[in-house]
Amino acid sequence: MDRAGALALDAAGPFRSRRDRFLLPDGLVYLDGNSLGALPRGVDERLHAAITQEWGHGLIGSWNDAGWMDLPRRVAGRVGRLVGADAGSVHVGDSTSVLLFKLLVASFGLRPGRRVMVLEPTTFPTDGYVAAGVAELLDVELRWCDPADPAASLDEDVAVLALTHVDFRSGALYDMAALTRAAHEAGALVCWDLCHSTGAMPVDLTAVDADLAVGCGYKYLNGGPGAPAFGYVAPRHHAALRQPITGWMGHAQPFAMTLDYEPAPGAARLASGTPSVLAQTALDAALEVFDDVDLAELRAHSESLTGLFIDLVDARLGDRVGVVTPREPRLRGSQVSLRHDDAYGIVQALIARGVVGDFRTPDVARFGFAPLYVTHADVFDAVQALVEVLDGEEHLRPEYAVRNAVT
Ligand SMILES: Cc1ncc(COP(=O)(O)O)c(C=O)c1O
Ligand SMILES: Nc1c(O)cccc1C(=O)C[C@H](N)C(=O)O
Repeated sequence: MDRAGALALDAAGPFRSRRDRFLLPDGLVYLDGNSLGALPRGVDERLHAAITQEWGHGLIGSWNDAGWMDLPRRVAGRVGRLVGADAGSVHVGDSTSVLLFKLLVASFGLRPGRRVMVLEPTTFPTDGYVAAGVAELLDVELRWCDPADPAASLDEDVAVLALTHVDFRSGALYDMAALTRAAHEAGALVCWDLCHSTGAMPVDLTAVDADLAVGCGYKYLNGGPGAPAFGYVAPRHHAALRQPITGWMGHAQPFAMTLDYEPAPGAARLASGTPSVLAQTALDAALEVFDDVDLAELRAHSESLTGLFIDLVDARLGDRVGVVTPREPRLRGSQVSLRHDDAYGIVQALIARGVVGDFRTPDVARFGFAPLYVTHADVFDAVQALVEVLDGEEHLRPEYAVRNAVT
């Protein structure tokens, strides 16, 4: 495949002009949307209006007049469409870490008598940190499973199996339906971390019968740095679910100001304090780019991008870098990770050339293909740049000897 071939693929595909809906710097090949999504056009105007008109002019009245009170619910509806859930089963707010804490604690309430949660050790570190905190707080056990076979760690003591749908480092994708079934057969709940799948592929929590899920708003949902996260609670658990941070915004009637706590119906009970209106506004506006997106087409585009990247790397660099990500499309998310001893230097040298990926310790160069705005031409240009970096030994420059970049 040459560059003309890549351009032809873009011209024939359904997402050819979608990049124009984002404010991406000209010429930049942005392959880090799995860490921080790009800025969709229109978000800045929406935020400006929310600040100057709604806040500046409308002041306190905007809770009603500008719909601030209902905003989290509206955003929940938009997120719900992407994960196969109705708005009443989704809460938008907090960070992924905080929502995971709330849902892991809640899991033990939903499965009384069971004292174990199962996680896999290659998960994003925050999931493990949160689970360890829950283990200490509730005096329960955190059991690490074999990432290749999480179901083998299930037994009658397990309250919840908490897995990351797409692994942040390798890009490997778990079979959500099969593992949810396995958890249920053991009488356990399942809680999916959807940070690296929501907005990059179809996810259907209802169809797979998932119990709980969390995910973040700033990666493929493009909600901006520190955007609100989301939590999912299956309808069958709505009534019984109790989360530990029972603040007034998760109350059925916050303005009744009663002494007793009565949880709001549905996933809205995951709320604690006042929602971050500006951040919710940004996420709401950002999600508009998904309005006319067919998620199956999005997935097909994503598979084509990651497949082309792997093929070009194999063909041009097969003897110099290793492909960590599964080659079979159904087993991977929307990223490709390469292994090289000098991965840090490679990523920095690529950034210097306008190709932005990221480094994950100790030796992974990670490239995310946010299918809404990444093109086949980007893929070709990224591999071309990678070849030139390695040929020119740019990755060995002394300034890259110290690993001081934080992302
Ligand atoms: C899989 C996964 N889970 C959780 C997080 C943490 O999310 P948050 O920063 O919203 O707590 C991240 C990334 O930061 C992640 O990749
Ligand atoms: N949340 C991040 C941040 O505040 C700074 C840098 C990176 C991040 C990330 O989201 C990292 C990401 N979860 C990952 O998959 O590695």
